[in-house]
Amino acid sequence: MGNSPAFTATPRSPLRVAVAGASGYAGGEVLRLLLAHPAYLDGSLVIGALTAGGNAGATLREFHPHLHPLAERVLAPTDLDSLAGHDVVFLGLPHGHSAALAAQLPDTTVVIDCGADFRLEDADDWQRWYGTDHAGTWPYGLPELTGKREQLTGATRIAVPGCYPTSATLALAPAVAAGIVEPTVQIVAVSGTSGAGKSPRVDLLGSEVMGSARAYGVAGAHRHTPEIKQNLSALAGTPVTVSFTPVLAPMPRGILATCTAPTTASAAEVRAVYEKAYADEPFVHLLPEGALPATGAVVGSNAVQIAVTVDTDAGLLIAIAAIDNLTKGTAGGAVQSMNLAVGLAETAGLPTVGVAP
Ligand SMILES: NC(=O)C1=CN([C@@H]2O[C@H](COP(=O)(O)OP(=O)(O)OC[C@H]3O[C@@H](n4cnc5c(N)ncnc54)[C@H](OP(=O)(O)O)[C@@H]3O)[C@@H](O)[C@H]2O)C=CC1
Ligand SMILES: CC(=O)N[C@@H](CCC(=O)OP(=O)(O)O)C(=O)O
Repeated sequence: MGNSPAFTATPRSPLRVAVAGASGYAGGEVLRLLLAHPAYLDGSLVIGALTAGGNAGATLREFHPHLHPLAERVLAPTDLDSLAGHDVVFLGLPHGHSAALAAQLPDTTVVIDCGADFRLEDADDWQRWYGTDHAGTWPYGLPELTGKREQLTGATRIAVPGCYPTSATLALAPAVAAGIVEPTVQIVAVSGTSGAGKSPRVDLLGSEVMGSARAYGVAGAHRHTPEIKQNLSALAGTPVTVSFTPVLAPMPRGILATCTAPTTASAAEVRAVYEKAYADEPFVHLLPEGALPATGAVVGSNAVQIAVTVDTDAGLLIAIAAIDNLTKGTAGGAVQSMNLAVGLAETAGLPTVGVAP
């Protein structure tokens, strides 16, 4: 593990926060959350540099007109000159850009990478799925996983999970950790189009997406498969086989992950395991028996809704999770991790109530 030293310095007040990739979806969502964060509202957190790639020089308004208080900010180039002098730097950049930037920033700067670069522990996995040299492994920004909250507290380098891995891992973690399912899981997860970022692509045109849902990256071809496998195998203490099928759905935000695994446990036994595991988790909403998650219920919220039951005829545990891919699936997880890293309340600035309809 290439974990960085613990954050030992007392953060300056006010805490200066920069967002690289501010014109993108992840960067924009980080900013939306920061603008309502109690530390921003009381002046103890200030929003410093906002950077972009080719769109440096434009104003934030062109990309995020909803972020009114920052709308006239001019986007700076993504380089050391722009990012130096901040206490916290969020990176919302395509994968492959984080290592070089982070290496130039002091160890005491809290760098929170929304990209994939530092999520995987196995260098061969990284090489296979991303095709470049492995940059290292940072503390993983999913505090709900066993041991991660402790690693994130005071961390100065944080790898935010992928959006599909957040939903599938939280759906299956209690069952896998308790050993009440066989280590063979199937995941079918429906995602909104913002999961793909804002770069123009023909297959993401409204005319291609509206009124249609389609699977992609099937049969182990999606790069989130090794990340989910890494998470679940660590919990199980044995390699877990993961079959993952992502599905693109005609909605801007949200992931609904339906996860199954063989079990001989009863629905009551399974529920007891989940209730115990998530009793004290502020962002995990375990739904009552019979209620089922919906992406529409968690839009803009850092909550994950989970339903768990057993299909006794099929001998399968069924766990279904709904998240907002941009909130709990990216920026919410990133801000939750920042809170832990700098000693703020973990829940600060993070809504648990969605926007509906
Ligand atoms: N969208 C999601 O749901 C999730 C995204 N992530 C990860 O977050 C990261 C950002 O994703 P997302 O916001 O969706 O992507 P977007 O395409 O929406 O935004 C990408 C951002 O990176 C900037 N950028 C692109 N190329 C460069 C470059 N060469 N140098 C500097 N800046 C550059 C863009 O600036 P410009 O406007 O100038 O091009 C833009 O600000 C990715 O690593 C993604 O995998 C993780 C979990 C979920
Ligand atoms: C709908 C859609 O296209 N989603 C993206 C997931 C985005 C994400 O989380 O990517 P990173 O792992 O790079 O952070 C995809 O399937 O590639």
